[in-house]
Amino acid sequence: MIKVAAAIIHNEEGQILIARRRQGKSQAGLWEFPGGKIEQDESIAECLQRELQEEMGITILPYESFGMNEHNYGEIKIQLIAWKARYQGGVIDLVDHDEHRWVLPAELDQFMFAPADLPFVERLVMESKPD
Ligand SMILES: Nc1nc2c([nH]c(=O)n2[C@H]2C[C@H](O)[C@@H](COP(=O)(O)OP(=O)(O)OP(=O)(O)O)O2)c(=O)[nH]1
Repeated sequence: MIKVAAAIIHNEEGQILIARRRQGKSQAGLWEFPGGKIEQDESIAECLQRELQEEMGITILPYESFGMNEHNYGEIKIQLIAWKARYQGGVIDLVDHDEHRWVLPAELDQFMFAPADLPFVERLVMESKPD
C-alpha cells in the first residue's frame, strides 16, 4: 500500500486549489488535490510542504486532518490522507500538472477527480451547502 498525502488548500476568498495531472503521469487528465507520496520519517505536514514547493513552488501551512481513503487502482493500492492547509505565498509554477484552478467548494463536483478523491470531493460539496 502506497501512502499519499493530499492538501486541501484554501485561500482568503474561500477557494480551494485543484490541479490536473499531466500526460505521462498515472491518473493523467484527472483532477486532484496536490500532494504526493509520503517519504520515510516524514510527517504528513512535512510531506505536503515539500511536495507543494517541488510541484508548484508555493508555501502552505497544513493545519488539520480531513480524513483518509483507501483506493485500489488494480496495479497499486493507495492510502490517501487529506489535510486542510492555508495558502501562504508563492506564484504557482506547475511541474506535475498541466492546469490548476482555484474553485469554490460547491463547484468541485464539476471536475473529473481521481477516484480516490471522490469521498473528499463529496464531503466538501456537502459541507458548502446551506442547511
Ligand atoms: N498527489 C495526489 N495523488 C493522488 C491523489 N488522488 C490519487 O488517486 N492520487 C494518486 C496518483 C498517484 O498514483 C499517487 C500519487 O503519486 P504522486 O503524485 O506522488 O506521483 P509521482 O510523481 O510520485 O508518481 P507517478 O504517479 O507519476 O507514478 O496517488 C491526490 O488527490 N493527490
